[in-house]
Amino acid sequence: MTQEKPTIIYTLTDEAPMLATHAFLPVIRTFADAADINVATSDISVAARILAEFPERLTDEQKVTDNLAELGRLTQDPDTNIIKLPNISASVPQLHAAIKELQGKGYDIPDFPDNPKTEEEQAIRTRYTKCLGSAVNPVLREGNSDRRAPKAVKEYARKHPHSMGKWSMASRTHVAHMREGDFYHGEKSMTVKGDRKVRMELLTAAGETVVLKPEVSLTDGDVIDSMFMSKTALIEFYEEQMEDAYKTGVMFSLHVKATMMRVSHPIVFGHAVRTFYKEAFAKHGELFDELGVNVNNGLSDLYAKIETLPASKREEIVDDLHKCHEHRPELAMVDSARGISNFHSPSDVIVDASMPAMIRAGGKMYGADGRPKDTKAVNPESTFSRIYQEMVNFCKTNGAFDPTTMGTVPNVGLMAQKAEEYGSHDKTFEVPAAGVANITDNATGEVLLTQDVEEGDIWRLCIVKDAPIRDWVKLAVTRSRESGMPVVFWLDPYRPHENELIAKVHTYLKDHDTDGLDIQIMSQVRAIRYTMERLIRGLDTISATGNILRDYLTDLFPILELGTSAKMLSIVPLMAGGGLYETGAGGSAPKHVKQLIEENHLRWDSLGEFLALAVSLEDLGRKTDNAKALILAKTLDSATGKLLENNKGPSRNTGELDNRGSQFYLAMYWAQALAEQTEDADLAAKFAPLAATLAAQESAIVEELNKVQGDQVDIGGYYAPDAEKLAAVMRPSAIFNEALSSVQG
Ligand SMILES: NC(=O)C1=CN([C@@H]2O[C@H](COP(=O)(O)OP(=O)(O)OC[C@H]3O[C@@H](n4cnc5c(N)ncnc54)[C@H](OP(=O)(O)O)[C@@H]3O)[C@@H](O)[C@H]2O)C=CC1
Ligand SMILES: O=C(O)CCC(=O)C(=O)O
Ligand SMILES: [Mg+2]
Repeated sequence: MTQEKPTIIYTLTDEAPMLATHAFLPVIRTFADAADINVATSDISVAARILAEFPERLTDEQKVTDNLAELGRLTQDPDTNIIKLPNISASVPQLHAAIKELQGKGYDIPDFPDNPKTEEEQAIRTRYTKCLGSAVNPVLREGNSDRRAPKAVKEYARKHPHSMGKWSMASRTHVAHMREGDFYHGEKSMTVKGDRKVRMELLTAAGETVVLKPEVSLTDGDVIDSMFMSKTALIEFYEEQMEDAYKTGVMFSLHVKATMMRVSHPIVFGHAVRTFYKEAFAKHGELFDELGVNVNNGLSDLYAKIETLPASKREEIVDDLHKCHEHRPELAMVDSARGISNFHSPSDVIVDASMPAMIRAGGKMYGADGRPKDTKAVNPESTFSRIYQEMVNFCKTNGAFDPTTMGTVPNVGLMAQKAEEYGSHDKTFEVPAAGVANITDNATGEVLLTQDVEEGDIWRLCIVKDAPIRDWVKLAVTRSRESGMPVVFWLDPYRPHENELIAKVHTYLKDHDTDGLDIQIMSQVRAIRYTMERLIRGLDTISATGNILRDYLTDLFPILELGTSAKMLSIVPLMAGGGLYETGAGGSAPKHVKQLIEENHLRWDSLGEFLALAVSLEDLGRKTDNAKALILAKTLDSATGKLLENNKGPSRNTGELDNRGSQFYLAMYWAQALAEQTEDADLAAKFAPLAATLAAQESAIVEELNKVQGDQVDIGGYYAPDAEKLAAVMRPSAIFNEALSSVQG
């Protein structure tokens, strides 16, 4: 990636956003070219990341460079400007599927060793592990986050409210979380003095010393936490909750984030599955071990592994699993038509999206009969799940939120440099034996933090560096000043980690002029209560939160306010001076791909991209004194406003305007805005013909785009589709394509 010209790096990712990119890139390039801006692409799809791990097994033509590492380096360059689309954070079943697809395409990559037995297999697994879970975002997020609903988007939602389920006082839905033995209760925290190197070690009850992590570098002022979750307490909690749901006849659902918390949450998930089916596991446990069954990867792993057994044995196991259901509660379903439950795969139900979807639906999830039902929403970690219970209570008392009148809750998130729990994966361990878990200074042997742990507990070290905390406070003050909104720091003085942060927030607030600003610090439950009380009165409140709440709140409030987090502006001012522009705050909507393949309709909304691109152009224009780029940014924003005003977002229904149609309208409005502006006559002249052609051909183009819908399409793969087939599917309007290329030429 050479950068002679000012460059915007556009990431190529997976699933629905990647499909949309294939239609949108030619549009972007047509416009960017007019300001002499280069739009480079960087493929960081899970398929590309897998291939980049095994260059020695690929032919020269097949080799893929490690784009993610390169982008990671570029985050340290002040000129960097990256547009980052959502990508798959792969679960083990997804990794298997991607590997299989690539092998089928002639890439000689190895199988993923589920249970590595040799050193070679272990080495392969270690390489693949780099592609598991949330492997992209933490590398690129070298800044804190500023996520908000732009004014035009909020106004659109007020005028065209999405549907909201009804909440009733009689709803039996509630959130269940651990009350002891989880990370909240087993946490110790401190602010580090001086630079030091520490290790994580376990002194077992049997007198052995097991070094789990030999070296972690810490710098002066870092806040570190040693925290653990008790396996015994977790299993008891599940047992109680399953029993309670069964006795009271309420559905059971489990909400974790196994994709992001890629070490701890698969374990938390696996214990739920084993507890639910405990009789079947007691009976067949040994056989499951021999087969290498690992339900941390979901029940799908068990079903896949028992495939190799003789039919009679298989049936016996399936029968025994079914028998467990007789004395267990009904399970929430992911796909009731296909019998896929919440336990099938840990990446099917992801808490940041699943809890808001449930709350938006009036506290309902789908049961096995395809009907929406009240549910016991089990979120084992209490640290953050209490906010959901507070919101459930609030909705039961006040009814559903009203998108036509409610205020907005932007977020300033402490995210940079792998902040807090979201950076702890390489410092998270399933404790191999009971003992004392210590964070020990390598030079002096001083024990900084110590915990008593049991075998099977999950122990982790989380770090948040001082510079990001300082930057976070600054960003919160800046956003409050720019928006005129009050800021609440969601920090709980009773949680050791957050108590350390509170001290720093007080210190760093003194660096700023906060005169006239309303800045408060409240524990999570009080903060959400205060925010919701304001919200229903139409008042806006910025939430300044740590990394996990950043993730949760930027789905929660947008889904209630706007119907989706896809319409969020999601900016990451990189601490080194560059800009990372994320497109929306949600994921990659796998079910949208299914609809495209089956019916050639893509309901993915690229609004997040439109918003991100405008800010990216504006930033580039300012930094490189490129007046044309600034005009492109301004006109793109007005085109996006017009798109919303005229309701040209993608429809959910096949046969109606989809992603491609929406992009066409954006291009038309953008060209029109450029043709109409008077600041730059060249740009106006360049885009006037395109504006005229697109307007004249509007109905013909929309007709071309809509008439292809209804039938199956072949894009030549899921994880690594065929570029030509994709181009054909995503760019079906000859008139539109021709109009765009006439500008380029
Ligand atoms: N930044 C990132 O890279 C992120 C990546 N992910 C990854 O995405 C995948 C799916 O995650 P999941 O939690 O299911 O969340 P998604 O956000 O992909 O899906 C949840 C639902 O939100 C709606 N939605 C989200 N984005 C859009 C959009 N642009 N246009 C229209 N509707 C949208 C859709 O609902 P409906 O169709 O019913 O309207 C969708 O089914 C996982 O692999 C996850 O790890 C998740 C979050 C962020
Ligand atoms: O990286 C991921 O897996 C998800 C990130 C996410 O959900 C977010 O940042 O909102
Ligand atoms: Mg999220």
